[in-house]
Amino acid sequence: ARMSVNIHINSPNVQYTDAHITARYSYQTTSVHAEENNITVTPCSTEVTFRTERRVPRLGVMLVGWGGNNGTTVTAAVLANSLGLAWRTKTGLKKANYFGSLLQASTVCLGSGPEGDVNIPFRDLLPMVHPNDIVFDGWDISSMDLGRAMERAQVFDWSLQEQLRPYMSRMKPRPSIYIPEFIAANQESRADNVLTGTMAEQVEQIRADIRDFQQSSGVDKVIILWTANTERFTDIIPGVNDSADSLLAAIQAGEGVSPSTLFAVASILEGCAYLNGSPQNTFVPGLIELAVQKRVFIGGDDFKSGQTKIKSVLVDFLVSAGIKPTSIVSYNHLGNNDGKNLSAPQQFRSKEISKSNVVDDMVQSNHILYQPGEKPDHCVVIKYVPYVADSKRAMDEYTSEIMMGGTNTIAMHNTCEDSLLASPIILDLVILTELCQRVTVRPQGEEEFQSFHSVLALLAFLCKAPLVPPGTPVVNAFFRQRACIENIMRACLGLPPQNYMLLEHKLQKNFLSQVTCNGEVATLKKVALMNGTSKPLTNGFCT
Ligand SMILES: NC(=O)c1ccc[n+]([C@@H]2O[C@H](COP(=O)([O-])OP(=O)(O)OC[C@H]3O[C@@H](n4cnc5c(N)ncnc54)[C@H](O)[C@@H]3O)[C@@H](O)[C@H]2O)c1
Ligand SMILES: O=P([O-])([O-])O[C@@H]1[C@@H](O)[C@H](O)[C@@H](O)[C@H](O)[C@@H]1O
Repeated sequence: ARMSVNIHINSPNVQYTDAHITARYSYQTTSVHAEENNITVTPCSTEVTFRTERRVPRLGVMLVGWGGNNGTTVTAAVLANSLGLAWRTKTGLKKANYFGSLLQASTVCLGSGPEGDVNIPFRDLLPMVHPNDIVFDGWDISSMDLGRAMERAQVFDWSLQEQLRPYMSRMKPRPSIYIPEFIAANQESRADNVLTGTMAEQVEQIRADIRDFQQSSGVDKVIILWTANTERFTDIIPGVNDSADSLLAAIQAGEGVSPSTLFAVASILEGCAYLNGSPQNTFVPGLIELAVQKRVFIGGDDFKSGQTKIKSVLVDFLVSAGIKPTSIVSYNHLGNNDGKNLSAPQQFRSKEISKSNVVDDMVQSNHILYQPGEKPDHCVVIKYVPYVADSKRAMDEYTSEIMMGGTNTIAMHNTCEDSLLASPIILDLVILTELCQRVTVRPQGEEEFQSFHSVLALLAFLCKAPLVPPGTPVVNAFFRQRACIENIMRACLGLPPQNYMLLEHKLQKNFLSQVTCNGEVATLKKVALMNGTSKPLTNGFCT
């Protein structure tokens, strides 16, 4: 049975109708003006109204690179969970789960009650798609059905594959756009399932595929996600991809546009959000302009799955603790087809860039440790070793300066099935994107509700190189990114951001014995929280 917690916000600022949750929210910011050493700080408060559509749609996800390790693994994982599969291994019985997913396997603290903090699954904060209900489809330049592709990926235990194969074998990737120069030459042997015709005709075919899938599957909406091979970077060329018009013209002319950008154009023209799980610069300026014009979400780049995810935590810890990282060396080897593609210099370069920029915001935040422009030495190495397959081995060394000329060196070894780290991220990306399509915001004094910007910066937590609206800050620090998602979702419920002050426990007298909720004096009392079954939880919260 699907367990869920039903939350009711007890506030005059939050209204529930059948269609919406509407919350009046006071958005607190701090404006700072610095003149040499004199800094003026002004607290600001803006009243905004968040409106969230409550109806969760039936979601279709089309994966580009569906026959790859990530594509087959995420599809199989959803199948295994929806069927409630279990399988025997040498270490005992395993059961399907969504570990590694922010929304499905992590919790948020709603607030405190008589028995302390009340933590609930992230996914229960707002109405959102359940991964078990997602319908998959997609494209691959390899014609292999997903049953055989799952076997080729070498990710799942054989006993699980045997249970899944009857379902997976019925899934066949649609023929795709293939332009050999954009990925490693060693991928050519795979390419037996490719479209022909002009670039414009191929884009039209992808659009027709999207419409065909939506119509045949009966899903309410489709999101497209690139989990195909890493492409080389695309040159930004005036008149070719620097504006929406030039990009569309270049497609008609049949030149200078990568497959990933062509898929993005097709998605946007069909009104479908497009997400990029790889590091290449799919989102050329013309594509971003097109997404903004069509009010369609785009997001990326490059799933933040393991070694880089740890980096965005560890460097944040070191710098926030006043310790100065001076050298970061990230080595890994892997033996899957991703590793094979990345063994080519241009494809490696795309990945090297996305793996290297992840520390910039944290370093630039501390001018005590770093002079302007100063950065740690940072070296990224990726090697292809076929024998280890999807079991990526990452070795990292962080060397830092500590007090009085001291040195601290942290070394770590991290082995994991890369696709089992990426698959929950794919689910979080599409489910969060779908949720954001149902949220609108009306700042005080404005008539209309507005959506988030087409460049969905909220997805930064899931990406190595977060795509943000032009001119806005890039945040890579892991817990800041996570708090951003949590606090925006709390705001949709009219709840204040988590501030972790716990002030009520730090004074001589606990002033919360009489707490004012909604302006009245309220007392904490036990309230049954139904957990989706008949048995109430015994947690309580402020009423
Ligand atoms: N932990 C991770 O696995 C992880 C983390 C971050 C980013 N990524 C990125 O995700 C992508 C996929 O990783 P993977 O391990 O699944 O790789 P993979 O090589 O197993 O899968 C990629 C698939 O894309 C297909 N493909 C290539 N070009 C295509 C095209 N033009 N159209 C359709 N299909 C095409 C290939 O045939 C292959 O089946 C890679 O770019 C990788 O760098 C992976
Ligand atoms: O673990 P992480 O750094 O987040 O990301 C992974 C890299 O370590 C690995 O080298 C690469 O092959 C994968 O595609 C993925 O990008």
